[in-house]
Amino acid sequence: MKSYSIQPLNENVRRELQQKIDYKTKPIGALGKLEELALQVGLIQGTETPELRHPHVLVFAADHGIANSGVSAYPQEVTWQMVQNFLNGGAAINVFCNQHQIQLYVIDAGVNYTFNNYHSRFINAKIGYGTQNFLEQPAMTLAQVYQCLQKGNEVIELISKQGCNIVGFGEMGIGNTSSASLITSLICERPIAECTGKGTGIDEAGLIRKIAILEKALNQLGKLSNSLDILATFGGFEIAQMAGAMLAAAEKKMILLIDGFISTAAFLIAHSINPLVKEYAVFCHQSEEMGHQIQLDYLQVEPLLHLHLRLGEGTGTALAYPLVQSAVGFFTEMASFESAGVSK
Ligand SMILES: Cc1cc2ncn([C@H]3O[C@H](COP(=O)(O)O)[C@@H](O)[C@H]3O)c2cc1C
Ligand SMILES: O=C(O)c1cccnc1
Repeated sequence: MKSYSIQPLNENVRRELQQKIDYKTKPIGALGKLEELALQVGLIQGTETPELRHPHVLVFAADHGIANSGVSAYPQEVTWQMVQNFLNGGAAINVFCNQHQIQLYVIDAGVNYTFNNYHSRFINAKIGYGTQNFLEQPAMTLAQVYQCLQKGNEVIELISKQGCNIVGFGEMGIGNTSSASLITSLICERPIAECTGKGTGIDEAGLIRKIAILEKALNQLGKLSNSLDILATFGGFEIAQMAGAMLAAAEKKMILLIDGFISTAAFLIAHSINPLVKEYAVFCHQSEEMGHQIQLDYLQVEPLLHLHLRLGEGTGTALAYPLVQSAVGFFTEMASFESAGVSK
């Protein structure tokens, strides 16, 4: 596997950055989490004059064999139909990206459909026509995991060439909350029932069925010792590509905007490969999907927004982006006590 050489944050500038924040015309600490965010961005970029350039959201899409076992409220074909919707500009993520001038790319990581689509925002990174059903066999091979990590890397190379230094990670894939639950249960070492929620909106009986299915999968294939095996056995092509892209983006010192439950499951894999990726990550919102809290507790992070979202697509990242802009804005533009002639 490619080794990821993620740099630790530039601690040499921490004192100056903190001082700059403290000298702004406000009581010490009064901008709360925005101050932490400004400090993080300053440390990532190693400068007192950070800038956000060419923001992107990447929506990785793929299908899941498990979708045919009754774990989702929607049929598998919704995945490809939503990909078309993204390309036609009709999804929630399109609206929020347009609102904030964020560039969107839709990546076919492994949708069960052939797109003959030459849309400029579409990237063909297809590994297969959906994963295997993990009730029968591992979702993918280790070779496919490595291919996925490489594809994630290539997407980051592409947006890096376009000058991007802040990227949101989103996904689309019917059945992928099941993968995310299994990954969370194994990495965070918590019972699968605590990591499993209603996804697209199954009812109580459906939830009980979903938990039983995931328990069965764990009993059959769940004796796994490392995160790449977890990814191969229970993951999805979109989750694996996201994990690779997250690591590659951190290597390039981009700011990583992490969305909800599925995006954070991919982050758990990336984090277990190289924990330094966390230094570059902003956790954008708290998802309604119950396992998300377990993931956030495990990573010891606090999300920015609590909007009761349970959508995915990267929507939380696009909604949080203006907060990162505000953090950078106050940090670079606000007057200091000295420059404004305000008494301390
Ligand atoms: C119309 C529609 C749009 C979506 N956009 C994101 N998801 C979200 O729901 C799916 C995961 O939930 P589950 O595991 O229950 O299938 C993913 O595709 C996720 O991105 C959607 C789901 C639907 C139905
Ligand atoms: O939090 C998420 O990412 C999520 C939750 C439910 C369904 N799809 C995505």
